[in-house]
Amino acid sequence: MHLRFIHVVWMSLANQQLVPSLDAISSFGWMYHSLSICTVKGVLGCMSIGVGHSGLVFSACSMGNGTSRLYSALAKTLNSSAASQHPEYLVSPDPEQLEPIDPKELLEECRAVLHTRPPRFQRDFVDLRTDCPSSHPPIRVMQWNILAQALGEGKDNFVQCPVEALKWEERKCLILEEILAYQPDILCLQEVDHYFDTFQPLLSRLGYQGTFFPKPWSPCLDVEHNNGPDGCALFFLQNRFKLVNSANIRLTAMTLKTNQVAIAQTLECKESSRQFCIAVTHLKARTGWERFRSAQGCDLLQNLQNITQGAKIPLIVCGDFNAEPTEEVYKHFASSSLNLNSAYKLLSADGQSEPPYTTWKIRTSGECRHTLDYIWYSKHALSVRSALDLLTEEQIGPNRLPSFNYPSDHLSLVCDFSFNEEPDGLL
Ligand SMILES: NC(=O)C1=CN([C@@H]2O[C@H](COP(=O)(O)OP(=O)(O)OC[C@H]3O[C@@H](n4cnc5c(N)ncnc54)[C@H](OP(=O)(O)O)[C@@H]3O)[C@@H](O)[C@H]2O)C=CC1
Ligand SMILES: [Mg+2]
Repeated sequence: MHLRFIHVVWMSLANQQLVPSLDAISSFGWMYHSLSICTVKGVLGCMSIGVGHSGLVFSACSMGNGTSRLYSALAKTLNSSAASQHPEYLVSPDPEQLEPIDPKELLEECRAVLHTRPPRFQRDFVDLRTDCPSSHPPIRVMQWNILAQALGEGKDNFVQCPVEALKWEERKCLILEEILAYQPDILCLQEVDHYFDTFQPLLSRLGYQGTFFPKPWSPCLDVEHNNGPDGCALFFLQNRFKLVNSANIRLTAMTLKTNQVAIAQTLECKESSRQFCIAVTHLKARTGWERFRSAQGCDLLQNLQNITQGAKIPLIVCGDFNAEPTEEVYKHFASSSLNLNSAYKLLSADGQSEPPYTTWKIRTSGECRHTLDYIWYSKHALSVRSALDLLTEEQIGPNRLPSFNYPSDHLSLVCDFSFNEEPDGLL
């Protein structure tokens, strides 16, 4: 039983009428296709999303008693949250309602599912700071394009990757294993097309608060048996940070709305009461679109200028920019008045060069090895204490990514940040 995701139109629920509001459609660029019952195949549960008189109606059912704790946890999540869903774009359930999961236990469950897979690659953190330690624990940020399931199986044509290696039941555990291995305080993800049935329920039970903003017209929806649109997601640990404000940004290029998005959130550290802005984005892909990405990047920078009130608060911007460092959009970020630096340059001997790759795949069009993913940060107000080194070419192997060893065609980037006690100058 699979989900056939019909373009469920964004509905105006004024007066509880399910009348598609044309301005909502035009502003979200969603085409009214048809309202229908979609059946979502969860991990071992299934949830039917119907359109009823009071909005989106859910019913969840379990698919059998062979559920391990991981899946039963998820099935329970689907059951407990579905009924209480307010159809405002499937606002995620109140994490208070879901009992916490022990990360060690979840890691064990994932490893049990992955017992036939080769062992995880070992990646080490490179220590980048020699000066005095900060008085507060560092803030660990993970940037990762996790490869949308529908694109990996449907459109991306990773011709050297065995279809078996892309099976969601196991690939999702590889993704979770990577997250649990590095335990980031903040997660900035792209190509998330299993937010509501996998990452949101599980990560909220690990103590994260999540936000999801899908592409207005996701290429996933072109793929048969898709799981809904892909988009950006931002998760942060609630015991460390308080959400001050959150903005979903639909990026424009030359004043036109585009199909790419960003999320920008202002968080306050509960330990230090220091505030900072964290943003995630995924810019337009493919060669020939360089000017388009440059325009999207300028739009994002303008939004971030406004949100940080002209860089009054420190900023971290994570993303799959789909751009090499030679591209205009990279230069815009590197020379922005927001005073940003790219964290992964610090792994190089001279501190000035980006890594040789952050994504490495083989498509029908040939081998693509590129540096497209970055973590930008306010270079005066923040310090990078360490960064997770990349997989070596030997670890990646001749068939490149994704593979039985690694779940995405993009590598995760992970950095530990600390506030500079006395910002060196302007932010
Ligand atoms: N009909 C309409 O009016 C419109 C339709 N669309 C739909 O959206 C889709 C475009 O979506 P959009 O997100 O803007 O497109 P992008 O060009 O940004 O890429 C979409 C995805 O394809 C991946 N990708 C990049 N290069 C290749 C490649 N060579 N082969 C296969 N996959 C690749 C990208 O992954 P990565 O980032 O990891 O490289 C990205 O996740 C269209 O296919 C269409 O379905 C969009 C707008 C309007
Ligand atoms: Mg991709």
